Amino acid sequence: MSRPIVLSGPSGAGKSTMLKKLFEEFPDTFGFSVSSTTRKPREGEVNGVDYNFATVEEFQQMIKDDKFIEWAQFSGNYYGTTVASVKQVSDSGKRCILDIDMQGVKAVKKTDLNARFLFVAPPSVESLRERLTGRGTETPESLQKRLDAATAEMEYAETGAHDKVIVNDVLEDAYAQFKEFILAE
Ligand SMILES: Nc1ncnc2c1ncn2[C@@H]1O[C@H](COP(=O)(O)OP(=O)(O)OP(=O)(O)O)[C@@H](O)[C@H]1O
Repeated sequence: MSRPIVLSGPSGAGKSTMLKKLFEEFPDTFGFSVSSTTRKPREGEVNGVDYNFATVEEFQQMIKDDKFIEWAQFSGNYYGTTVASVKQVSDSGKRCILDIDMQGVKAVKKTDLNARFLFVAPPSVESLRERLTGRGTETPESLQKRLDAATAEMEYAETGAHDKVIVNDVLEDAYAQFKEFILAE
């Protein structure tokens, strides 16, 4: 059984870029936790495979019972990741990677998941601004929001909350460290 890996870092630090490379290089190594939702199943969606479907009452009870690592509401529906769904991946022999924010990291630390924590940092906040602008996905408002959140994430990383911090300056160098950490154990 491998320990789950919790990946975090400011938006734009390069987490998705490195995860994409990793999954291309190792297509069969990783498993994904099944999310829970109160949204109705779409045609062809299978309970327990695409999502764990729940009623609003069930979902709210699970929130009360602390079953979630993180949950949120989008367009009137609840979505969340349970501790149990992460355990299920680890028990299946696959490695589970959670890409979550600082609140999620703190929540995982309160569970018995025995996770390893990896933080991806940009070389500087200025480079983060350039990358997010270059990605072309942000409005001036959402850019500022992400940069503010990034500052909070970086301050949290400075407290030593993570097992490893990787600075994504030269992508190939950062990816080599990323891979080494994730495949260790
Ligand atoms: N080492 C690097 N040097 C230059 N540009 C990079 C580097 N790593 C990633 N980028 C670019 O920076 C942008 C942000 O990267 P990416 O989307 O992977 O960030 P992210 O951390 O996954 O953000 P989010 O959490 O918002 O999904 C992308 O356009 C990506 O191509």
